[in-house]
Amino acid sequence: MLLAIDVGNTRIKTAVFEQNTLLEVFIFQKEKFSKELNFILNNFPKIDKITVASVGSIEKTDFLAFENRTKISFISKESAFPFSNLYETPNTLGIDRMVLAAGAVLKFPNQSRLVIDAGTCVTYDYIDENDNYLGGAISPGIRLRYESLHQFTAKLPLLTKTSPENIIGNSTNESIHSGVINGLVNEIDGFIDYYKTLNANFIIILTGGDADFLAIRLKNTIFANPNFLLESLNQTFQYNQK
Ligand SMILES: Nc1ncnc2c1ncn2[C@@H]1O[C@H](COP(=O)(O)OP(=O)(O)O)[C@@H](O)[C@H]1O
Ligand SMILES: CC(C)(COP(=O)(O)O)[C@@H](O)C(=O)NCCC(=O)O
Ligand SMILES: [K+]
Repeated sequence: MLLAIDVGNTRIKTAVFEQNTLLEVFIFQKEKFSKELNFILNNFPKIDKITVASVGSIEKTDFLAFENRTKISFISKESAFPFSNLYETPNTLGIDRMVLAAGAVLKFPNQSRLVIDAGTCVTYDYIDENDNYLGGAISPGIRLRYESLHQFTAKLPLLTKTSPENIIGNSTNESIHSGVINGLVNEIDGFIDYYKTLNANFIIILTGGDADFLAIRLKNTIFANPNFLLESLNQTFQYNQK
């Protein structure tokens, strides 16, 4: 039994896998890391392997206390990936983006794929039908947009994610909601329209903490899979065993 751990910049997402079957997902903040990991290992004593991808502030040393209970492997730049990396700065590419790209290639062979991960940041990753990873884009995520409008101005309030009623916001709050939500929705639809000009037949994977919220608001019909990074971690781990 495998525990996949995705350490993002906002939250830690984990999933228990028996081969390719996802049994349960646990999501928590970094502060609860040791407590939650103990809880999961006690509830699933059959977990004998942990695989980790971290772009956040959890390091190998945070796992020292668990090393006598299960085998722990970090996915890193040195791991095997099923694509050619054409990024000009491969050493600075986020490991989460590499795992997403690996999952997209393994799950959807012989076609081009766009992975959109709406987390702390929104990342776009494009892998063409010849399994070349080309790169994509990084933009601020929903929470980051609301926070930065508040933090870098004197007058704007900090609001929580809410569906805007209109494109034309008729109050400060409605203007902010329209700017953040309609702005991001248009950004995503705009990127998708661009990628369509490269290749009409490509698969789009939408994941991350805001995937469900965004999927229903897009012009393009996309099914969200919030667990895609966790599933990709499981697949990348298996790929590296071979
Ligand atoms: N319970 C939650 N706590 C924090 N963010 C959440 C929660 N539920 C949904 N979100 C949304 O998820 C986004 C963060 O996504 P997540 O996938 O957890 O990020 P990361 O992988 O960068 O840690 C935020 O923009 C926020 O709007
Ligand atoms: C862009 C990211 C911060 C996204 O992190 P996330 O939103 O998943 O927490 C992460 O993939 C990262 O640190 N990337 C390094 C820069 C790059 O990918 O080029
Ligand atoms: K992301």
